[in-house]
Amino acid sequence: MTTKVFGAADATNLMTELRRSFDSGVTRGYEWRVSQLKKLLIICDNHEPEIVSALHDDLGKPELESSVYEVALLRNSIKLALSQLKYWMAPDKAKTSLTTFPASAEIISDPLGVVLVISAWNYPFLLSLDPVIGAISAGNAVVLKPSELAPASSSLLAKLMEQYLDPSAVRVVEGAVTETTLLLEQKWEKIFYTGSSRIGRIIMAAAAKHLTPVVLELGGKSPVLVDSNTNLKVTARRIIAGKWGCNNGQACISPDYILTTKDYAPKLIDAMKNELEAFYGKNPMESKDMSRIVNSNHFDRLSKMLEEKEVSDKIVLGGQKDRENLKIAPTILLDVPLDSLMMSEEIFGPLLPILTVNNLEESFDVIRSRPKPLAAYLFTQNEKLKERFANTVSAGGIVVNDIAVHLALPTLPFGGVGESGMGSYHGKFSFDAFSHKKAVLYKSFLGDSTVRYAPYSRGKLRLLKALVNSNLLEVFKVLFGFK
Ligand SMILES: NC(=O)c1ccc[n+]([C@@H]2O[C@H](COP(=O)([O-])OP(=O)(O)OC[C@H]3O[C@@H](n4cnc5c(N)ncnc54)[C@H](O)[C@@H]3O)[C@@H](O)[C@H]2O)c1
Repeated sequence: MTTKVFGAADATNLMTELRRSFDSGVTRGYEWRVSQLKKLLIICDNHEPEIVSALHDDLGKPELESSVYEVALLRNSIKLALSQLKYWMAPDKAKTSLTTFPASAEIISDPLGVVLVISAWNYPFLLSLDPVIGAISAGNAVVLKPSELAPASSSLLAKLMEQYLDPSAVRVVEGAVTETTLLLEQKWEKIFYTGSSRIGRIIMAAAAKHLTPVVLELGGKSPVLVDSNTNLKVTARRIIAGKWGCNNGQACISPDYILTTKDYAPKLIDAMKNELEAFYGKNPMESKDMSRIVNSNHFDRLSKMLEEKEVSDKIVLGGQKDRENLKIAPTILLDVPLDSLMMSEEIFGPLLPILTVNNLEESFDVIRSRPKPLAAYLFTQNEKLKERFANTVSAGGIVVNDIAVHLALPTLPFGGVGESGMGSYHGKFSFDAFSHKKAVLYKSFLGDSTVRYAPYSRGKLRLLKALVNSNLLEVFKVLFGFK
């Protein structure tokens, strides 16, 4: 339920109500989880035009991107959860050993309790509902706090969730810093946050007060290494689709900068110019197939990066800006200084610097010298290089010969490492992110050996050691009095 002015008492009451529901056991049942997931599916199936329209209002997002990268991906997540939930919920049998014999053991996926999901503005439906699918699948009560920077999406989410989902256990709180701060004062069983590393630190500090575990889905500067041994046309197209074709670069796994050799850079730039024109025409500022910049603050942030000394003269394509309509043309820059704003902060927009290196070895050094990114990309036909990149580059995820598509594969965990975040989700990983893996050991009253009971003796010590080490021969020897 959406509350008009959300105060401290509202936050406390919300927590009390949801905890009561969780404690009643309603959210634990398979039927409840399925019923809520089905309602989320109805939202996707029956309200796609409204979702597309809200995303257009907030970001000028093209219909194809909204329908495919937000609604269709969500539908997939829900359908997967519906088809797999019984298996995910089933306890996993665990092996037992001589130490506990006779016994059986299992791992139960226990719901955590009442959890909080705080999401970002750039993919406001996907990034809000995908974690909620995990929270519901795992049997939790959940509060969603969408981003205030995508207000049309936030209010539509609040309206639809209130209309369809069980209000005793699933709620949306709209708002900005004040509301989020009030929510963060409550004691949650998990906080799942998507957004910048700067705010991630605030979230983690608030969570620490209650020893609440967090998943932090953050961002970073995701590099793209382009080897000269590549399919140039396909490489250029996929980089463009992954940068400007994904919310105009306002995506967490967007290519942030390209690394390539000095010799190869001119070829790559030419190919990208040609393909950009094929994608968006001679005047990309008029293209309807690209999102706009979310708001004037972000527009000014990007302008500042572009106008910095020793950066503005490095533009090799684009650079046009229109503040009134919040548009910036796809812009490629060559060899901007490493200490520029553009190379120090996550770009999160339509600017793409290319850094040239003398050899590929140097690219590895550049990547290694920077905070660990959310994604790292490589374009090459060289098998040895692929293997080396995958095995030695530390990033949340790696894609060879494409951009961002790992996000669409629910068999892969999605999440960061180091500065790009902690924890992961998608598919079964979402269910696990919102479950506690509870260890359960069942013993009977049979076989009550006194070996671990006082009074202790050398014999008991020897036998216990043999049991703990699963040393059957030694057990045998002790039991039958051999030295
Ligand atoms: N890993 C991922 O899946 C993923 C996805 C999208 C975006 N991101 C990252 O998110 C960043 C962009 O998002 P953003 O941070 O601009 O989004 P944002 O400004 O929408 O903030 C995210 C959330 O934090 C809340 N928030 C803002 N300030 C706060 C404060 N002081 N205290 C408590 N809560 C606060 C907002 O209300 C919002 O719900 C980029 O770094 C991007 O890479 C990561």
